[in-house]
Amino acid sequence: MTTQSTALITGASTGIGATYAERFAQRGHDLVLVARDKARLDALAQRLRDERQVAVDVLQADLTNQADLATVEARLRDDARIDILINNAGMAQSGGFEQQTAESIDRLIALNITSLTRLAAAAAPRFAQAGAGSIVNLGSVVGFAPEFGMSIYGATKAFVLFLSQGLSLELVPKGVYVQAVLPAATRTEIWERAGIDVNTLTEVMDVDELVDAALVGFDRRELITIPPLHVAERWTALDGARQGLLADIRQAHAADRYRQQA
Ligand SMILES: NC(=O)C1=CN([C@@H]2O[C@H](COP(=O)(O)OP(=O)(O)OC[C@H]3O[C@@H](n4cnc5c(N)ncnc54)[C@H](OP(=O)(O)O)[C@@H]3O)[C@@H](O)[C@H]2O)C=CC1
Ligand SMILES: CC(=O)[C@H](N)C(=O)O
Repeated sequence: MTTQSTALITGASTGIGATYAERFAQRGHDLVLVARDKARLDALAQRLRDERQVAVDVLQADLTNQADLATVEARLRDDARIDILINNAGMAQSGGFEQQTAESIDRLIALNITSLTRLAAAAAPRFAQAGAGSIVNLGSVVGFAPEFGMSIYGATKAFVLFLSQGLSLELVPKGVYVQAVLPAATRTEIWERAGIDVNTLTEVMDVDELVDAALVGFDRRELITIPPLHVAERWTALDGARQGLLADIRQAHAADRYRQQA
């Protein structure tokens, strides 16, 4: 079955993105697959066309490259069939903060923050105009956890969470659904790419289980989906505490504890 609805998925050549591609093809969606490795994208695209009878386009792009990013933005702006953006492409951090170079910092932020934000910004006006569409952003539980020693990666994922919360407030009233998916350790190539042996981790989720759970949240139109969080009330409490903190910020005067002692 082919529907008119098309999902554009970044980082679709492997891992979580490739699994999203499988699932959306199963649901009858046409696809636009984005990543750098064209041979892998072509092989996945051909298999999904054959097995699922959906239309699949391949868009080779390095999302840290300005010209490539602009091409994907243009596709999102101009292709009215695309009504789902899976903002998934991302990379992890190799080494601690002191081991980072200017180049590694730029690349991590360019992929995990800049490209994700610019692609959401390319899609949002058209989705809002249509009164429909979905933007799914891949964050991480590391965005809650400076303790994990991946300070820049975690900061990029904290950004993704905040951005998704803000976009949801702005876009839901216009008919656009926004979801932030926050996995914990999931068995994909991201670990090897960052020089970490995934087999040294004690608990790792299978990528199929992760994406299936994320899609349960998608179908429920959840804003925040945290598949490995077993006690849902933890998130409710955290977000409630944040809103309580906001209620106790009074900007006209400093709090008593910051007043100079006479
Ligand atoms: N796996 C995990 O444990 C967790 C993952 N996440 C997040 O999930 C998302 C997907 O991760 P995962 O599937 O594990 O990672 P993988 O490393 O398995 O896949 C990453 C995907 O992104 C693509 N990609 C990488 N760099 C670029 C680039 N410069 N331009 C375009 N595409 C690029 C890769 O394709 P190619 O090389 O062909 O370009 C690949 O398709 C990421 O945002 C990650 O941070 C969050 C929490 C945990
Ligand atoms: C993929 C990572 O490096 C990270 N630990 C995460 O769980 O997001």
